[in-house]
Amino acid sequence: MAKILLAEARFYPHLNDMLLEGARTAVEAAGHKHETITVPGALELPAAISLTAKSGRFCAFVALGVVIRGETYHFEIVAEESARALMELSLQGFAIGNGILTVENEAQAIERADPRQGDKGGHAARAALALYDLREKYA
Ligand SMILES: Nc1c(NC[C@H](O)[C@H](O)[C@H](O)CO)[nH]c(=O)[nH]c1=O
Ligand SMILES: CC(=O)[C@@H](O)COP(=O)(O)O
Repeated sequence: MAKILLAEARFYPHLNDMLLEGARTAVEAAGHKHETITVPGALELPAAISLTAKSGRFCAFVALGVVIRGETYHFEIVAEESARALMELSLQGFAIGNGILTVENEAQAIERADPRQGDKGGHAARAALALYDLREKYA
């Protein structure tokens, strides 16, 4: 049994609750344990994963958050930089699932976050577990 870190950016709490429900269900269905940490926004997720990884307590990581386009270029910064930094960590050998939604509006976010619809939280958790399994087998 592995321990999976669920790192959530609680910028939109009601949307995050859906992502978390999907991710927790997926991790438990795979027979693993999980722990949740919370940061303010998606931009903090890569650093949160990097910092907690140093503890050596977690086998895989799931980044959960929602970025909704506003009026300025900030959307691009948050969406692109969070994904870029998570990818850099992944290529360093961390098993990470990216469950950060980058959407135009709340309706798009609900469709994707709801475990009974898009279940992107569950999808990100399964992605992290798939990488963890690969590392166990080949690394
Ligand atoms: N606009 C959104 C943000 N912005 C906040 C940043 O992620 C970050 O917390 C801030 O710049 C301080 O470093 N975060 C989201 O998760 N979603 C957004 O839509
Ligand atoms: C991530 C965003 O774009 C957003 O929440 C910020 O909105 P704005 O660009 O209107 O300041």
